[in-house]
Amino acid sequence: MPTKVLVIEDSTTITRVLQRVVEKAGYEAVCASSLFQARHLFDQDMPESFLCAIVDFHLPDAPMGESIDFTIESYIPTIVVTGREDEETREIIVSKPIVDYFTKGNNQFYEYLSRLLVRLQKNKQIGILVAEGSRQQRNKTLALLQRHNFVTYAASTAEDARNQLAQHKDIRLLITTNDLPDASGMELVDEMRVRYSKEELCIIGLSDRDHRKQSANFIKSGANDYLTRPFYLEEFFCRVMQNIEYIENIEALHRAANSDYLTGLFNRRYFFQKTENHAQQSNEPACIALMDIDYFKNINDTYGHDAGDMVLKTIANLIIGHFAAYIPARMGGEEFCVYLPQITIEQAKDLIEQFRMQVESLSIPFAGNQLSCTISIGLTDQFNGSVTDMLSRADALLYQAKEAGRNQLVCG
Ligand SMILES: Nc1nc2c(ncn2[C@@H]2O[C@H](COP(=O)(O)OP(=O)(O)OP(=O)(O)O)[C@@H](O)[C@H]2O)c(=O)[nH]1
Repeated sequence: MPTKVLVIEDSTTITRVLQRVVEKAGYEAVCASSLFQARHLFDQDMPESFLCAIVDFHLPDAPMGESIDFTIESYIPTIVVTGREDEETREIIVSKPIVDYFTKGNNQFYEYLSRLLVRLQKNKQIGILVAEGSRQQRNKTLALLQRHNFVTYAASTAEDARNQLAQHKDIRLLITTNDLPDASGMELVDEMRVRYSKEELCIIGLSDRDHRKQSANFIKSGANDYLTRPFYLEEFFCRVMQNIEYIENIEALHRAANSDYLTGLFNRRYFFQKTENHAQQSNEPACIALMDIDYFKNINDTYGHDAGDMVLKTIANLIIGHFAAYIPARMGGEEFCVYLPQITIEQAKDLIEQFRMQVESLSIPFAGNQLSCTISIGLTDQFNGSVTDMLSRADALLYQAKEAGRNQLVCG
């Protein structure tokens, strides 16, 4: 069942637009046209079943934002929409702990709202570290981030920030000021840039209005962005969102470049990049298994190319599950490879033999048919200086397995 978003809005036209925005983001819109109706809906549901609420500031039975108080008091992250653009209304709205607010009628705002809804779910997996010397300011920044569902971490010193970053691999953004007791914010940024690239960790520097030069210094020290205090709530959230999206886009590009489009496994190029370094630097034993589906052409010829794709995806998912602790890849066509570091050939043999039997017993439903297949495998632990050489040896052993009748493992 999709996650729900509560929409409280009296205009049917705007309700329809909001409903579309919510559905485009992948959620179910539960709509109420008044505060009374919202209370009634709410009696029948749990607050936890709502990702957030989109609430009209002015409703016939709640003219001054009373619906906002209702959803906030019900612990639902609240996004406000309003037809009023005056500063007084804005002040009333932003004085409440809301997620964000939008004025109706601007198409770009609806686009932004759609991105925000997607983010509220994704943010639950994203860590942000706030390094600020002042406890009061630090807690304020953390509270703002929590409204957007981020996983938050706090540091009061540069040393603390270093430790938190080393410990929590989900941290994607560091927000820092220049008031840390053991290092300047610039020094911390400079140091972090040696360890983490701009694509691995975004950094936003916070500077005071009285020290505007700090903003330029943050950027020169390697920060991705800066904000000057006091900032507009909306500006803060826009900057955070943009930086997080930047890092996610880079991650998506890396994933696309390094993985096979059909199965999601690493591709051949990335497999070599990842394993060659490991093999050169490590003195521990390692094995390579090269696996090939038997008579795969027959599956394509008998049931069609889509059936072949289905078999490849099923085998790839099995590989991901069975060899989760190792480095698997699709080498091309119906050929897969697994690099197994810190393992003896006897241990690898057992693991791969189990996998071969798992494939043998597989029955894959496809268009009214049950597809089955077997695999042949070459396995080696002989390392003569490169993974490429190991792979050549595994390939020769795989050839022997095919020659000996297929559906078997040959090691050496
Ligand atoms: N469906 C599908 N087929 C693919 C893909 N990549 C390669 N193939 C097909 O895989 C088949 C491989 O056939 P062969 O090299 O003759 O090997 P085989 O039939 O598995 O026979 P043996 O390896 O000798 O047991 C070819 O028909 C390719 O067109 C793919 O991504 N999807």
